[in-house]
Amino acid sequence: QPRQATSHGGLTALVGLSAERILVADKVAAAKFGTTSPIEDPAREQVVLDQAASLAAAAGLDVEETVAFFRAQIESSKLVQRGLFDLWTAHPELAPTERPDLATEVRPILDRITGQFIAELSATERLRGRTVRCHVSLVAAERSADRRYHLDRLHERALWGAIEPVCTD
Ligand SMILES: C=C(O[C@@H]1C=C(C(=O)O)C=C[C@H]1O)C(=O)O
Repeated sequence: QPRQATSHGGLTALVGLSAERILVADKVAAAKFGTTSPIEDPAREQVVLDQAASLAAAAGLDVEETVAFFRAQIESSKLVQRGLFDLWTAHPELAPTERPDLATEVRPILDRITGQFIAELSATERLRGRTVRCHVSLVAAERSADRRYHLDRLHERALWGAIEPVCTD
């Protein structure tokens, strides 16, 4: 559980959630590839950001910072989706053979992760300053997530982007 992991691992659980969300982008891409659903859906992004803002306010987190953090998660998801679309277009034999349903199967996973992010952002609030300690902790957590989630270069790059706003409290 994220809360438990935090007490031992600094930013490990928070960065792990980012990695999990980035891996869900593969399912998002699979849901959209070969359909008319675009990678970028501004209306859905607004829903995600509004939900994050209201949960942040309820948790006593800085709303603007929290929204900026979620914007980074969304940009990383689109980076992965674009990378996979390019790969699958160039190598159709690598394209997924099953298409999950975006609304009923994939977005609910992202919504669950949103709630977990809020809990983890709260649990790590004091660590997330513009400090050396935060950056050291962030790099360690990123390396551990690369290994734990077996991230390839595309997903690793996405993870770096997603965690960029972590040490800005
Ligand atoms: C993940 C999706 O793709 C994009 C990324 C989003 C996100 O990361 O939450 C939201 C909308 C889309 O712009 C999606 O459509 O659900």
